[in-house]
This record gives sequence, C-alpha cells and structure tokens, in this order.
Amino acid sequence: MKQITDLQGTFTLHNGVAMPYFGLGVYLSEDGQEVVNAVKWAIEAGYRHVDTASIYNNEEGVGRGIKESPEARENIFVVSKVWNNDQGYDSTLKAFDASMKRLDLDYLDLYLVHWPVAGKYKETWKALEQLYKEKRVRAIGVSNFLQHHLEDLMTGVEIVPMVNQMEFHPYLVQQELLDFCQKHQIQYEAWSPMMQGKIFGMETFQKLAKKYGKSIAQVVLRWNLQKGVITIPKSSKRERIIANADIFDFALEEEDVKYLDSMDRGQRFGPDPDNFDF
Ligand SMILES: NC(=O)C1=CN([C@@H]2O[C@H](COP(=O)(O)OP(=O)(O)OC[C@H]3O[C@@H](n4cnc5c(N)ncnc54)[C@H](OP(=O)(O)O)[C@@H]3O)[C@@H](O)[C@H]2O)C=CC1
Ligand SMILES: O=C1CO[C@H](CO)[C@@H](O)[C@@H]1O
Repeated sequence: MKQITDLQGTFTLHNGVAMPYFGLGVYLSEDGQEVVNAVKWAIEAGYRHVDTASIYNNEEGVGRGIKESPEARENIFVVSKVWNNDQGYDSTLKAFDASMKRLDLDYLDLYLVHWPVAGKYKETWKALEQLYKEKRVRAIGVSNFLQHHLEDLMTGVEIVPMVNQMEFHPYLVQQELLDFCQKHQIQYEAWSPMMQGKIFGMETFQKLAKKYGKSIAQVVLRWNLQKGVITIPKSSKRERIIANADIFDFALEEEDVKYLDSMDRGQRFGPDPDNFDF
C-alpha cells in the first residue's frame, strides 16, 4: 500500500511531478461567490488541489478563489480540461489560452482531454504535448479513456498520459482498467467518488462506516487513496468540505478494501465513454 499520511500527501506522476492525492471537485459549483468560497474554504482546510474544466463554466471563480487565498499559487495543484467541441490541434491550443485567461494563471499543473472524441483525440493529444514541451503545463493526461482508447492513443505518441480521470466508486471499480493504468504508470483518478451524493443514504455501507466511527463518504474516500487512486470529492458547503477530508486518522483493513472492491456492479452514474453524445 502506498503511504497515505495527510491531506497534502502526493502520488508521483511518471514525469516526477508530485500530484496531491486529495482534491476539491467543482462541477456544479456556480461561478462567482459559490465557487470562490468553496476553493477558499478548501485551501483553508488544507486542500492543495482543485479540479475544474472549461465546461464547468467556473474557471474564473476558481482562479479568484486561489488568488484570494493566503497560500502561494505554486502550492496549489490546478487541473482543467479541454471540452469536446474544442478538440483538434489548433482549437485545443486556443481553448487552453481561453482557460488560462479565465483562470488568470500563467501555468497549469495538469491539463486533461475531457472525453475520447473519436477521430479527434490524437490531434488534441499532440496539442497537449506541445503545451507540455512549452512548460505551460506541468503534466498532461486524459479522462474517460477506456483501455482501447489508451492503447490507440499510446500508439505513436511521444508522451504517455500521466493521468486518467475516470468515474470510480464502489459500484464502478473497473479493476482491469485500473491495473492497466498502474502497469503503464498512468495515475488513476476518481470522479464522482461519492456517486454524486447518492452514496449517503446507502445502508450497505453503513456497517463499515460504523466499524471505523467514520461517515460513509470518509470510508469510501479513504478506500480510493488506499487503492492508489487520486480523489476529488465535490462540495460547495464548508462543513462538508472539511468533513470529506477528515480521512487521515484511520486506515481500512485490507479485508475491508477487498469488501468495497467486491461491491462493484459496473454501474455508471455518468455517461459511458463508449457511448456519449456531447
Ligand atoms: N472528468 C469527468 O468527466 C468528470 C469529472 N468530475 C470531477 O469530479 C468531481 C467530483 O464528482 P461529482 O460528480 O461532483 O460527484 P461527487 O461524488 O463528488 O458528489 C458530489 C455531491 O455530493 C454532495 N456532497 C458532498 N459531500 C457531502 C457530504 N459530506 N454529505 C452529503 N452530501 C455531500 C455534493 O453536494 P454539496 O455541494 O451540496 O455538498 C454533491 O451533490 C467533480 O466536481 C468534477 O471536478 C465529475 C464528473 C465527470
Ligand atoms: O466533467 C463532467 C461533469 O459531468 C458531466 C455530466 O455528467 C460530464 O459530462 C462531464 O464529463
């Protein structure tokens, strides 16, 4: 098991960059004061990683939240993503500039291809390689890429993606894909780790939560990290932002990690990467 010590702990990407293994998701946090506050509260609580995307329409607020925090920019790991209708070489470079303008930052820590748009993602990847070579981003990666997308992308490209951000929770483990990524040193990252909030009422997880004296969210987020998976739970509420990160004073026993693995039923709450239409 990798060492999971504290909220500011990191996993090392294959290019040597340290990526905080716990971050704040901001999908559906409204641009303006809501997302500004979420980012500031998270940083105040000790988070050092924020995950946004151009499609979330809140990059401006994310940038403001970072600026208004006392923490230095270089201590925050900022992630954004190129949206589907911007894919292609030139349009990706333009989209990146637009994101950076909204964020008002001069470099990004990680830029991701948001979805594997057929016929487009290889050209898009070349643009990300270019941005990486120009040192405008410290790391590049993909999101929602299944094994066949990764195998296709990795044929003939210069740089293997450093990260794959996927839907991941006890009902959707995709262990083979996770193993494939680990084998190729592609860091796996979980989106919707709390099943978009649906995990809270689920009796099935209650017993485990009770055993550790923790909430279901805390147990499940801890499971992400013990599996070597980076996680980015979203909340725009201060108490929840704090509580979600309170997972560094306990560790799941191996049999409980396996128990959570065994809950897998291949159930998605988001779109299927082989069949999305946006
Ligand atoms: N690459 C991709 O394609 C995708 C990436 N993502 C990224 O992953 C992040 C996380 O995924 P997301 O889909 O937001 O879902 P999550 O699994 O993080 O769940 C978020 C939901 O849970 C609620 N919530 C959070 N904490 C608590 C708590 N302690 N008790 C009760 N309810 C809680 C939130 O509401 P509230 O805010 O009111 O607390 C929100 O409704 C996104 O924000 C985004 O950054 C997400 C989807 C796709
Ligand atoms: O990041 C995202 C947020 O959620 C959207 C709706 O499911 C996704 O399409 C997108 O990938």
